[in-house]
Formats: sequence, structure tokens, C-alpha cells
Amino acid sequence: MATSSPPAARTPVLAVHGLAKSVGGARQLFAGLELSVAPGETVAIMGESGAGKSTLLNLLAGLDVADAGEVRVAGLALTGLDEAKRTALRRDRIGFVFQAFHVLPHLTLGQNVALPLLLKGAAPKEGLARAATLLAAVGLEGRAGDYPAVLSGGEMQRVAIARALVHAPMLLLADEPTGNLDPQIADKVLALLLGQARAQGAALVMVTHSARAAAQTDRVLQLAADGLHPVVLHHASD
Ligand SMILES: Nc1ncnc2c1ncn2[C@@H]1O[C@H](COP(=O)(O)OP(=O)(O)OP(=O)(O)O)[C@@H](O)[C@H]1O
Repeated sequence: MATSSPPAARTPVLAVHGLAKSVGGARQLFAGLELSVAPGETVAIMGESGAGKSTLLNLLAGLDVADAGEVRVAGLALTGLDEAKRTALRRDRIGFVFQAFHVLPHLTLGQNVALPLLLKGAAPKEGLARAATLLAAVGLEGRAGDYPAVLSGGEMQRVAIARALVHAPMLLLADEPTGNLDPQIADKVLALLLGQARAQGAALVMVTHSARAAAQTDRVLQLAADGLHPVVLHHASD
């Protein structure tokens, strides 16, 4: 019987055990939820509207507090950390892509993308150089000086992807990253998100309503009241 600890590289990026969450007093969204995501693995979470997918992502990010259970990121239990340490963990190890962009209108694209690095204490010059590299990687080369107001929805979402990846997080959390894009643009944005995550070796947990998007990931799970269940998608279409 093995008695030594597993090598650090085998530690899941994300390990969730017995997670339960109720909202509005009595309504239980889910209970006994288990999830383990390996380094570099991509996972899609599907489920009916109101099932609690966004709530789950917020719990995974430590932005919301569960009623029971545990979330570990890189082996560290979020509930065991004080707010400052939780914030530092989010800043260092997690990247977020939200459907509503959260791109700041008064900052240039370069400044928007560099923000996570600057918050970590990087020098502005270094941060902007890395931001320019990431913008080029998502097809927005030479656009670092533009402001968000001039961008299309698809371009804006690519900026959000660049920003989520700029600090090379080990875990990417994406909430409907292609939800408000037309199908052709959605395919391109999704390919970029998955391609960049894989290129950086980042694990990805993505909430999506699209079976077509989900089929591009390594594993698809359906959120239900009793937790997450594996789904086999037969057709890569909506
Ligand atoms: N703070 C809160 N107080 C009360 N109810 C809440 C709260 N947060 C979420 N809810 C409810 O919990 C349920 C789950 O919301 P959530 O946004 O997580 O669902 P979802 O699966 O992401 O839905 P959708 O696919 O429509 O985005 C919803 O019915 C929502 O109204």
C-alpha cells in the first residue's frame, strides 16, 4: 500500500467535496456535489436555467460561500483561508471570463488586459508588453491602444479571454463565454479560449447552454439537485 503523498503534479487543480447550496432561505440548488478537475483538463457544465450553474462558479471562485462542503484550489481549501489569502489565491491562480465582459470602458484594451498583472504588482511596462502578446494571440494584434467602445461583441469577448489568461492562471472559470455571440463568432471565440487554455496548460471549467460548445471540452457534466452527472453528447450541434 502506498504511504507517500502523491507528487504535487497529480494534485487536482480543483477538488470539490460534498458541496451544498441553498438560496432564498429554503430552495436547495444542489447538495453532495463532487468534482475533481485535473491540471490542463477542460470541463463543460450544463444544466437547466436556474439550476445553479453561475452560483456554482461563484463558489468555485470563492466569491460565494457554500452551506456545506469544501472547495480546494491547488490543494488549498478556500474556506480555510481568510479573505486576503482567498483574494491572493484568486489573483494568482484563477482567471475569469464572464459573459458580461467586465471590460472597463475608460481603460485601453492593453490596460484592461494588463490589469490582473498590475494587481499582482507587475511593472506597468512589463504588464503592457505581456498584454500586447495576449491580444495578438486572440487576433487583436496592434489594438492595445484602442478603447472598448470601438469593439464588436466578439472582439470584446476575445479581450476578456486575453485578460483571463494574462497572468497564466492554472484554473480558468468561464460563465457562458460565447452566450451572446452569433454562432460563427462563438465558434471562433471558443476555439481561442480552448486553444489558449491548452497552450498554457490551464484547466478550464466552463458553464454553457450550448451542446456544440460543450462537445469541444474533455468532459461534459450536467448540474442537477443531487450534484453533477456525466453527459455523453452524440452530436456536436445545438
Ligand atoms: N442571492 C440569491 N438569493 C436568492 N436567490 C438566488 C440568489 N442567487 C441566485 N439565486 C437563485 O438561484 C437560482 C440559480 O441561479 P443561477 O444564476 O446560479 O442559475 P443558472 O443555472 O446559472 O441559470 P441560467 O442558466 O439561467 O444563467 C436562480 O433561481 C436564482 O434566482
